[in-house]
Amino acid sequence: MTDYMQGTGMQYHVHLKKGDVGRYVILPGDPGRCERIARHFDDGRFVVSNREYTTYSGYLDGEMVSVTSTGIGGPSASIAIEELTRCGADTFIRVGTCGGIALPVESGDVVIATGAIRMEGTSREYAPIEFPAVSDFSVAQSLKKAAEKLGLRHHMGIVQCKDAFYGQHEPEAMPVSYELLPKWEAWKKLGVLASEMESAALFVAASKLGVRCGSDFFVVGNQEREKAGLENIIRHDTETAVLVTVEALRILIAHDRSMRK
Ligand SMILES: O=P(O)(O)O[C@H]1O[C@H](CO)[C@@H](O)[C@H]1O
Ligand SMILES: O=c1cc[nH]c(=O)[nH]1
Repeated sequence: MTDYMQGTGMQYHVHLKKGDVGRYVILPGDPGRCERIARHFDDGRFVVSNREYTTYSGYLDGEMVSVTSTGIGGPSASIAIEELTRCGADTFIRVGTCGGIALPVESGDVVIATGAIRMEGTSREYAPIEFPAVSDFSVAQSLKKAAEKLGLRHHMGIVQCKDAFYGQHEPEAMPVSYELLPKWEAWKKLGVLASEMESAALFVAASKLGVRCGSDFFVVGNQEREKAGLENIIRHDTETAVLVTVEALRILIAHDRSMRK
């Protein structure tokens, strides 16, 4: 591949090189969330920011860890995981926001993905559609243990990924509503928990790269609860999902160390 960075060793989009990031990387969508996430690290420090990619690095239990934002959607998320892997990272947890689909999923809850519906474009450039977008089992298990330890209301299962936020929120206004609406009804019947935008691309890219990736989300609201006449208070503070993510990383770090012995 052409070296766009001309021998500097720096990755083209994230502007990082080997040594800048730890093996474990948290992936929020929003660059504005990186600084707050890095406050959970020991010696957390700003590394670099380019486009939608902002990175901080620090330590958790003596292990170097990082947080890099991915921006919105599969294309930029897949670039982040590709370039971070080239910098030496091999374990990723996406933490973001989602909108509930299943009625028991309420705003303020945490959703942990076991797999993702590939209704987006990026993962199709990685693998045929028959290939599943699944979370790494050890990452998903660590997220579950972390949510239990913190005593937080959580759900574990499938999330739906799409490329158009407004295709989820205003499907009837879309010229392809004939496609969007029946599929949404199918997701409901299949018990899909929530909708977000990056996990499918990240999980499939992680399979291609041979790295571990999982994801968890803070539920902002649930449009289906509103339609069913149930309470749906919109919430924006993502801190609980961040706490679950940081605790899951500690669990993974301890597990990986015990496996090395
Ligand atoms: O909060 P983040 O991580 O950005 O995640 C969700 O929020 C964005 C849409 O509002 C999409 O990126 C979606 O996946
Ligand atoms: O409803 C929502 C909320 C966050 N992110 C999404 O993709 N959808």
